[in-house]
Amino acid sequence: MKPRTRIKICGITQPGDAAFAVAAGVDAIGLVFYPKSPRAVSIAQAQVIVSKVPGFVTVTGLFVDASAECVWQHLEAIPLGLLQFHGNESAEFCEQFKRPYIKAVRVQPGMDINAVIGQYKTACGILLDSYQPGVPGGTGTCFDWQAIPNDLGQPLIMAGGLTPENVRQAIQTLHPFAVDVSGGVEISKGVKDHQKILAFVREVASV
Ligand SMILES: O=C(O)c1ccccc1NCC(=O)[C@H](O)[C@H](O)COP(=O)(O)O
Repeated sequence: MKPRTRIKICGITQPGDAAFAVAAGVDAIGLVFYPKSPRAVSIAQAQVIVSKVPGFVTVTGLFVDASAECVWQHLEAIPLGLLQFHGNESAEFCEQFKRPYIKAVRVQPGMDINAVIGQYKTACGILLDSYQPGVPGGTGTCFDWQAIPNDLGQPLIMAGGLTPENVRQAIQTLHPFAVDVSGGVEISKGVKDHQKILAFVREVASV
């Protein structure tokens, strides 16, 4: 039996968007703790958002080259089920928190993806994302899917420019464990479009 593709909606900034995403059936929501992002939320905002999320939906905390102290501060204040490291963090850095983590890898032309992800064997998933100089994530752009090796050896979370219009093709082409989207289901940065979330979920379910 083919397992269904999991869905993460990232860059949630509004409690109502979190509640809608949960009602739409997503498996995880992402909270961005990278201060330079237009989708960044504070600890206080995150606590309100998380209060709307029931069990069985994973709340993911996203960091970009944050200090260990900063990550611990968030972990102590917010019930995060999963960590996502989206910068140049070493495996040792990611492992110190003794929490499940996914490691994001921004795919650059000619990159030896297997060599990079081979450093993160303790990750519970590898999120492949687009690379744009100076923009760590949430670019809204696709990368060359043909560059992805057939077997990463770890669960693939596909990201980067996904939309309701292309997610079906992404799943049929890459057979990821999960798909992750931010910009493709938004009205504006950090404000989610509920109809686009519904369309995205339906497209994933239709594969
Ligand atoms: O979403 C952001 O603003 C962001 C900023 C800095 C680092 C990571 C960020 N998002 C991480 C994600 O997991 C996004 O969902 C992923 O990059 C895909 O974004 P999009 O291409 O807009 O779907």
